[in-house]
Amino acid sequence: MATYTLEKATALDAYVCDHLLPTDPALEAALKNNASSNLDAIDVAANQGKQLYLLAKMIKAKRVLEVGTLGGYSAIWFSKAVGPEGKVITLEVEPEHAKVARENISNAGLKKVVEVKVNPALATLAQMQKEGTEAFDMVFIDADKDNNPGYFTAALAMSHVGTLIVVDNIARRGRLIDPNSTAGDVLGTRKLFEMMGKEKRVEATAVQTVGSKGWDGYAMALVVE
Ligand SMILES: C[S@@+](CC[C@H](N)C(=O)[O-])C[C@H]1O[C@@H](n2cnc3c(N)ncnc32)[C@H](O)[C@@H]1O
Repeated sequence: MATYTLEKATALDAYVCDHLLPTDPALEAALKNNASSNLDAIDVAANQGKQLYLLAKMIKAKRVLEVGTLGGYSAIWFSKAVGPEGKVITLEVEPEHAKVARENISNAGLKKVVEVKVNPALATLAQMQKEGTEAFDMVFIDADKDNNPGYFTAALAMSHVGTLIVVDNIARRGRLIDPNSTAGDVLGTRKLFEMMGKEKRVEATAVQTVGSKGWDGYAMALVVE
């Protein structure tokens, strides 16, 4: 059997994209602007962006909450799913990332659909709950992994039956199950799994992936009560 290498996985991702992802000027312009603004290329891969878009479409999401904006690449995918009458609220701590994201969102003509809120996400989430923000149909958690438990709790609090919660980067390149790890991202993600496993209001699973972004994976939870 062929052995996995990042090079081969990247080539396979390119094959998938060539066949299944038509060119999208807004998304390509966003990635270009991210690179020229020196943002790390830690946005979701294009085929994962399409998967998130499809998931949002499947559940007919009209309101999406994202934790972790970077340059707005995944937020633009979500905006395509919710349509011009929908809403994507995305949370970012770094003003420079938010600035680039707003440029990309504006260039894509999506200023009415996507709102970027700048502050540590836990604080923004607490504020949104205090304000009684309307529930979201889908939540995508993709920020600092140490805070995954707090993000999951807030996501649940702003959910309704049928809300889909997706948490990115759960495999930590296998470190998730390293018994010697005391790293905050690993502990935060393990705590998330404990919470998801015990939480009666959700049905959840996780899938590990390989691809252009290496050994990765995501968890997903459907709110059922
Ligand atoms: C993996 S990137 C997000 C990628 C984006 N979802 C995409 O696919 O285009 C993670 C982002 O989370 C932001 N972040 C990290 N800690 C945060 C916090 N405490 N609150 C809000 N954002 C945070 C980082 O600055 C970074 O821009």
